[in-house]
Amino acid sequence: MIQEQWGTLKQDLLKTVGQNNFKTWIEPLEFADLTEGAVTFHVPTNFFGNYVSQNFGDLILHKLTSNGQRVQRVHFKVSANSLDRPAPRPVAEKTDFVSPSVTKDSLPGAPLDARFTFDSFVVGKPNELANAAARRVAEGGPVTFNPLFLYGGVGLGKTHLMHAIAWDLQQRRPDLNVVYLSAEQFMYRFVQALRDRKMMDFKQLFRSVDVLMVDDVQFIAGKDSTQEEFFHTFNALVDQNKQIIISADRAPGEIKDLEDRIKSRLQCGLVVDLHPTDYELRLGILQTKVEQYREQYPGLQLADGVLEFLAHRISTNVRVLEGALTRLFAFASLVGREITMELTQDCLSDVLRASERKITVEEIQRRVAEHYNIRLSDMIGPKRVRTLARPRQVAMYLSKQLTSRSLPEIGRRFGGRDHTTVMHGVRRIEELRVQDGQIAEDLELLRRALEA
Ligand SMILES: Nc1ncnc2c1ncn2[C@@H]1O[C@H](COP(=O)(O)OP(=O)(O)OP(=O)(O)O)[C@@H](O)[C@H]1O
Repeated sequence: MIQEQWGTLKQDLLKTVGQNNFKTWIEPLEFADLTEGAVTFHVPTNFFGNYVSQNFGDLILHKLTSNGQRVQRVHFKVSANSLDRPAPRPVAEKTDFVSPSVTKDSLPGAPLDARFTFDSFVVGKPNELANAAARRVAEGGPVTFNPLFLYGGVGLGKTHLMHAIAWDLQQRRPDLNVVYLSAEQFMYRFVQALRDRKMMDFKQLFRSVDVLMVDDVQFIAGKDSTQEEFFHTFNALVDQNKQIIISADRAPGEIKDLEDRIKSRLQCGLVVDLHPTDYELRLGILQTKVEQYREQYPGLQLADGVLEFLAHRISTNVRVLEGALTRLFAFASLVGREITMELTQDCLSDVLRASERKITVEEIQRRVAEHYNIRLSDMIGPKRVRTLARPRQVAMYLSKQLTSRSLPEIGRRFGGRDHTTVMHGVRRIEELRVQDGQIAEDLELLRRALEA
């Protein structure tokens, strides 16, 4: 090709992707070369390349082939000289997120992380509601719930989702002023405005925002004047029907030292929590990350079972999970070895130790009692009817499997039973596990729930 044809094709793409997408993503592409069925375009940044590849790669390929080009792959490469050039404003990596109508310095937004998009957010049961709510807001349609309040423990994806909303809105509604910042930055801005006697400017600025996202709002608890100002900003925006998205580490009602009127305001919209990750979600996240690492470390071998092992053993937050995988890949590539189970255990021994969750016999008894719908007192009591004895044996078996307690110790926790009784119970369940599908399923369910 195709240099000349690329010009014509671009015009064709304009019709398909629309003016905004075209200006932002297609126009800056520079045709570099076409060899062996692979066409390469130069792009200003890696992020830009990834974005175009994910969102328009197939379309470009389709347009090229339907125009008679023998192309099977499309590559996007950062050209050496584009490093000197500033990337187009709206797509610059880690850019401040501002609308073209407001100058960069005037809006109070914080930088967005280019990796935090909906595409890279893995959805599972624990976060599906939060993800759906975030996507709804990102559509930029009429405000249906205000605010959207996302909460959950450390590293479960609150910031990721907020950035994803911002990136999406930027694409869909470039006309909107979208501002993302942490509650700490809000306070900093506020204190600065007070100090410089620019409160009017501060108020005006925040009231000119169309979508306001405030991360980690628990930070302003106990900080009276910041709370007060936040409350006014919040009300002013809600009154104008502007969308607000808030995150915190706990539900509004549980944030200590937050004024009641703010708590109740925060509860007015949709409150959604991100639950702790479960095994399937952790495995999904690891698999997605591995795909990315494969590009960074081509040729690195990963043994079967390693990801499953990590998903089982690291049950804390996703940040820890990601950190573990990064370390593992970096280490394996350094020593030039396959990532085996042994290497994983060596390399991550500290992380694995730290996240070892101690399951207690009492926890097992409680879960099992709930599962079979019997009273906890009956689980440890003397009655020997089958409806109680079987769950009791299941709980004994799980206690042996999942804790480091000895048989006599387990016996003591089951109402002072002898260790031979525990041994008998464990053996019985081992047999039933093979013969009885229902018991096998119960055990698997319970184990997962306990290890989650
Ligand atoms: N479902 C997910 N899919 C992919 N990556 C995820 C997911 N959840 C979290 N992460 C990743 O985990 C890391 C931590 O997420 P994030 O910073 O959004 O957590 P957070 O809930 O805001 O935590 P904190 O309370 O510490 O602010 C990020 O790198 C993020 O990309």
